[in-house]
Amino acid sequence: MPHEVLKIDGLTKLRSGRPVLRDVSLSVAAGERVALLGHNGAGKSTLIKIALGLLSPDGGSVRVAGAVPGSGPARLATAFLPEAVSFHGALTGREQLSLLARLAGTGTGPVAGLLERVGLADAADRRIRTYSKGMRQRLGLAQVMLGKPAVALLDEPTSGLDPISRQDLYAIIDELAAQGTAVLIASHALTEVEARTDRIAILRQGELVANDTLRNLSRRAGLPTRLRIVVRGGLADQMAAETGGTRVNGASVDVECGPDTKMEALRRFASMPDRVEDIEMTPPGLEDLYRHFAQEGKQ
Ligand SMILES: Nc1ncnc2c1ncn2[C@@H]1O[C@H](COP(=O)(O)OP(=O)(O)OP(=O)(O)O)[C@@H](O)[C@H]1O
Repeated sequence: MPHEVLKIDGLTKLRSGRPVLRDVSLSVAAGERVALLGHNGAGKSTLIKIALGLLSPDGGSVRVAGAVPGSGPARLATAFLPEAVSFHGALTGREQLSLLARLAGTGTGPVAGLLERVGLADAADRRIRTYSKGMRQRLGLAQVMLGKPAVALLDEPTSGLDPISRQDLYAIIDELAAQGTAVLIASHALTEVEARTDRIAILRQGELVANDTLRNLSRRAGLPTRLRIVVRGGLADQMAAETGGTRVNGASVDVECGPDTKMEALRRFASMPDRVEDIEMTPPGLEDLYRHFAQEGKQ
């Protein structure tokens, strides 16, 4: 049994008398990275605020490392990285992290190593006000790593960052998970969480409509895989007509296959070496799945 350090059971929350979270159950185990997705207003921030103990539930229960959010033990076990982390601009990165380390009771021992790890060793003695947004987010992650938290809640951690900074940040998040932290990442950036998380949870208007691995969600959604058949010498029209596929250019035909028919179709095309030169396969991605689950039933 995985050790579930963030455990949310039947969580309901009303805001201004309206339910913004409805019977949400979601757990994150030690070392697991879970993406929390949903449209604006779906309830992601509310869920994170409840896990931080900033809002209290109206129904159900939330436990962080077995403790009630907001309690002493839960606070020690939880780290939070907001979308735009704000620090004291007049302090240097090293001063800020040392201050936080003393407040957290960890001592300043790990500070230099952490600054190195998040790529801020060279900038450690510059004032934070001179840092770019990416550098501030990295300092935020150094802070998250400082306490070796049982649970890390990251709210849009890469928003506004360039692609390289995003990759850097995810590499640090991977390391955080590898050291045993349960990581919950609220995000709108589908393509990056697709490769960087173990499980996908999708909120739609306060309800959890998906909570599984990408592979299992794909299977459940039954979304088609696209086979692009690269056809030899001028046979694209004929192939399109025979298969009901769509000709994309003079040499290729796209055929969509459901999960049940994919292998059969692959075998069929592979057995036509005189007509088929190549087969490219594109499985449904997170964007397709997100559209399926986040908008299902919504007109
Ligand atoms: N302080 C508040 N008082 C009343 N309702 C609120 C308050 N804050 C948020 N809400 C409502 O709660 C619902 C969920 O909002 P929440 O901020 O949790 O969504 P979100 O998924 O984090 O959205 P986003 O992606 O825009 O950050 C929304 O309908 C929002 O209008």
